[in-house]
Amino acid sequence: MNILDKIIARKKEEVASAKAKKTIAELESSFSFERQTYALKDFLTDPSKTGIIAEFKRKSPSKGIINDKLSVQEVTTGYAAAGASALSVLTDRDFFMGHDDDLIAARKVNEIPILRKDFMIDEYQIIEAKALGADIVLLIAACLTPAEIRGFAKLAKSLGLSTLLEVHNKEELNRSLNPYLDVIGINNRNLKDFTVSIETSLSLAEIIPKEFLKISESAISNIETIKTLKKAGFNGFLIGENFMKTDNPGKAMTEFVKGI
Ligand SMILES: O=C(O)c1ccccc1NCC(=O)[C@H](O)[C@H](O)COP(=O)(O)O
Repeated sequence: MNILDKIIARKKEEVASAKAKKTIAELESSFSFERQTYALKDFLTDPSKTGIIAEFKRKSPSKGIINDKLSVQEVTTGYAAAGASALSVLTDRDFFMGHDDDLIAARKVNEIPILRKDFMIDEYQIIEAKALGADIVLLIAACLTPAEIRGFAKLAKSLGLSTLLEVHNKEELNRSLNPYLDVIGINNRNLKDFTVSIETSLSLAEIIPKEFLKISESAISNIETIKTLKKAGFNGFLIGENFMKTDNPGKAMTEFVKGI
């Protein structure tokens, strides 16, 4: 079993237990269900922002503990002040040390789009994302069928959520596209063996249809890479570890973006 298989097996148990604790009707009656969401596309194309989707990430399967000392409020407001176009908040507990409460806390203190960074395998989690205060959901092509991707993205749109589709190769891209998606993310990290290469983004850039914005995800740690990705047509950049490994991720991002 590779790590993605392990994460998905555990996620199935978590979703079953969440469904037993809270009904969809209860999720729909939460305060956040009424709020107007922020559209990822609007913020990625806003020239006053950096295009960076900055991630709050305590731990990962590939790196272990990155930083478990900082508060989500402090880090995410620091990112927003540094010009983040959006925030990514991990809600997976077992593999990333994230929590639903992190997303709720980030929502209270930020006015830019927030991605619920988790492994979505069930419509319940999309509705839950809205209830937690998210604006964006992530759909990972490697663990979903084309019908699931279409159905989940359609549901997300009906709730006012943006969908970020994540692919790692041409085959995943070709089988997963549908009109309900907003942004395509190319993950430079192979989630099955953890190898990373920016070439993954560069090689797929040209075959993403023009109607979708595109972002490059993972293993971005210097400004030259951002410049190269921008030249290749990328509108956004998902960055976690490079900022989170410091004592002050917001400050690290402020310094980083001076070079853009
Ligand atoms: O980061 C991991 O080790 C990982 C392992 C298995 C599945 C997903 C994983 N990461 C999710 C991500 O996509 C990254 O957190 C995100 O792109 C930021 O990456 P980075 O800037 O390299 O922290």
